[in-house]
Amino acid sequence: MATDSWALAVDEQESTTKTIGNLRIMEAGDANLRQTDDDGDKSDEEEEEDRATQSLLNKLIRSNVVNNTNQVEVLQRDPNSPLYSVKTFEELRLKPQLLKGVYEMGFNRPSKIQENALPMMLAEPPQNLIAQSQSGTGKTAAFVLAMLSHVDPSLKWPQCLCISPTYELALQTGKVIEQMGKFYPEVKLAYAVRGHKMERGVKIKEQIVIGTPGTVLDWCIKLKLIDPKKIKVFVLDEADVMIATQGHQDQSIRIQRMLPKGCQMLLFSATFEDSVWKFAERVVPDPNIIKLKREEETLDTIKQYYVLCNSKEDKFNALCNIYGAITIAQAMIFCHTRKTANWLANQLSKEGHQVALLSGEMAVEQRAAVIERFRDGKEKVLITTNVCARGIDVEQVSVVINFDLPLDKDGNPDNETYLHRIGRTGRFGKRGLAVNMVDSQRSMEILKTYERHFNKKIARLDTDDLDEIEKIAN
Ligand SMILES: Nc1ncnc2c1ncn2[C@@H]1O[C@H](COP(=O)(O)OP(=O)(O)OP(=O)(O)O)[C@@H](O)[C@H]1O
Repeated sequence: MATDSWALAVDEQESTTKTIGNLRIMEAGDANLRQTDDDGDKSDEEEEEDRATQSLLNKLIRSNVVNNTNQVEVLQRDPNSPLYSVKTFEELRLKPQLLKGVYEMGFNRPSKIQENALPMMLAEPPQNLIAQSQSGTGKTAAFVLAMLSHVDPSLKWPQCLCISPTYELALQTGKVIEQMGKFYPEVKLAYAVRGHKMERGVKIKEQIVIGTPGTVLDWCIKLKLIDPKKIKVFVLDEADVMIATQGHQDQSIRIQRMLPKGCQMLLFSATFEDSVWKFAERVVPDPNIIKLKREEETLDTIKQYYVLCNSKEDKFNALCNIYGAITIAQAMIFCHTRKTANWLANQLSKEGHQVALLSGEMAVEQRAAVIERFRDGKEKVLITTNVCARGIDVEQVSVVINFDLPLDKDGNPDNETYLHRIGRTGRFGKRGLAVNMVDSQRSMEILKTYERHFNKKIARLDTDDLDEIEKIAN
């Protein structure tokens, strides 16, 4: 393997064995299969959970577009031009074969972000766009539709280029392109990912190329398979994940610089920290900007309690008492370390509970399967460390147990995680119950910090008093 290859930097994340169409791609290892640490005693924050894995997990477990009741914010490059938004796909005057593809995917109407993003992306002359909205709000579907609309199938060279942060994420987007383009078979897709061995100078005929930055650069510069000057639409997906990997930022900018002046630049991100913003502005000149704020989570409908314990055995007994006194349809239990999570899963299984364990050493597909089983109600208790559960919304869970209180990596209170574990957004506005296990002076102090921060009382619960526990369920 050449050491000068741009692709080296992304090897880590692209390494796996996969099949694309009839192409078999052999690779070094599997970034998703995590090594189990010797004692399994790392804290969840110590587990290196990369954003790409989280993002992939979210994609795998998602069944529907995420509803969001917030207003879309639109900042137009030309504030004098009228602001178009559409309520139906028909209004977009899509090619019939694409409209058919959209409906076949079960989309009845554009999602909130699509209402504004699609007219901008499909406008003539092409407009540049930076769009930010949380995962699951329909960004991928939107830019896929834009790419498919802009290609000219009679021209046999790459016209749309989409870069994704990892091999697996590129594959997921590729699937959406294949699904949406199902009735438009003249349009072909190539995957510029590690392992797709190509000979130098053999021009690619596919009109859409999706890949990771390193391989795309190799295909443009070293192997000269793509003529970047012929690209009409450039998409940079998951910008926040992209910049989390060293090297990707530079590679993306290098790709962008090779593109012709009139090329449409589109950038998408689920979050918008300053760093993402700075990067976006370098990649997308004169952008229109669309933002959709995340739905706020609240503790308003949550009854919060704490239980005083001395040890993990004590916590386990308290948990059993709670289970003995009230009917819990489904619960999520958070532990600080994998070791505790494993131990607790064993103990609860011995007591006859149907327990699912979500753990950092599982491959992302395994995790997705566990979450799906839990969602389907096949298991009633999901035990996990924080890292594994980040970003997972399980609507029907009404009871959350903090077997260990959430802490940041320095061992301090982590308000955001506390809120995310037990809070509910408007869309799941159901009532919930949260029980915090407190086992030291320090954890009591942390609990008090949460109480103060959210200005919501966390009441003491005596788990030896069954009558008292029964009352919390009402
Ligand atoms: N207009 C629509 N109507 C119904 N479902 C939709 C619509 N648009 C997208 N979806 C579906 O909603 C889910 C999320 O869409 P999509 O993957 O495009 O979101 P995203 O914002 O790109 O998320 P991520 O950032 O995780 O990639 C997918 O299952 C997709 O098929």
